[in-house]
Amino acid sequence: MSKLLRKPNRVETSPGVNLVHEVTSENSPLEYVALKVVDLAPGASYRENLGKAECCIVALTGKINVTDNVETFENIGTRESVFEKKPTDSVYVSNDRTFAVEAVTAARVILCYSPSEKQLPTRLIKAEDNSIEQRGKYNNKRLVHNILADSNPSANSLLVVEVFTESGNWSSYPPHKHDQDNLPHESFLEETYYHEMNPKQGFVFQRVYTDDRSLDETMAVENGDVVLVPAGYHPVAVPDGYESYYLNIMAGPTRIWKFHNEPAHEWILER
Ligand SMILES: O=C(O)C[C@@H](O)[C@H](O)C(=O)CO
Repeated sequence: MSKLLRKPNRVETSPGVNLVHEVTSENSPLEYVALKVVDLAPGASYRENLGKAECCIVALTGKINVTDNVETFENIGTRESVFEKKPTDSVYVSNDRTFAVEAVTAARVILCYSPSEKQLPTRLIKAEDNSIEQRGKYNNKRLVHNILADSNPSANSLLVVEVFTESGNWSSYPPHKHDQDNLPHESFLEETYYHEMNPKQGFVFQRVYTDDRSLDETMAVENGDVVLVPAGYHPVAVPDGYESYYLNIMAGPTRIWKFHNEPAHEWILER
């Protein structure tokens, strides 16, 4: 199996708390992006001391309470399934803070991390604060919810976005990359994809490849899988009959999403 494809692996870490994914700088090629996917039974709590990392806690599904021991945000989260296609609530917590997430209903949360030194205020990012974009034409149409875009100064490094791609469509397409620290032309951002499909037995294809093809992996991605993008282009293709959802986390030395389209396929944007 590709080193870039991670399958869900549920581990009960305390009563009612299941760690489904854990991507760290120790177990992955990524330096700037880390993540956890955590399932919580109603009433169960997950607590963490962040150290030198910032964290965006996304209430993927279900309702949760989140506290950083100073502020508490109650009953946040807006949906039972990501395929309701409504934005959700998230909480940004800065480095050197402790947070706790308690499930009000059965919940799945995604914890998005990046190394961080400079403390920023804790922030509730409400569903209605997400900017919503319809991107693309023809079979390249997709719906985007920006949770933490580069225009939102709440974080030091983290960028977080949700993308819905209809049956038969392509997204993160035409292929683009952001693996050179060469502003204003391109920024260096690592990226992760947490994928879901509707219905659940669906799959998508994702290719991750560099110009020189020293990295060139094409993966069959299933519901709940995570794909790592340390570098390169990273398009997603969705088969007929299935809808795709993914949550992207990006981070790098500069908090700007400046991507470079693969020139051979850029004509697709001109149609
Ligand atoms: O527009 C899309 O299809 C989503 C992608 O831009 C995705 O968020 C990504 O690849 C970011 O680099």
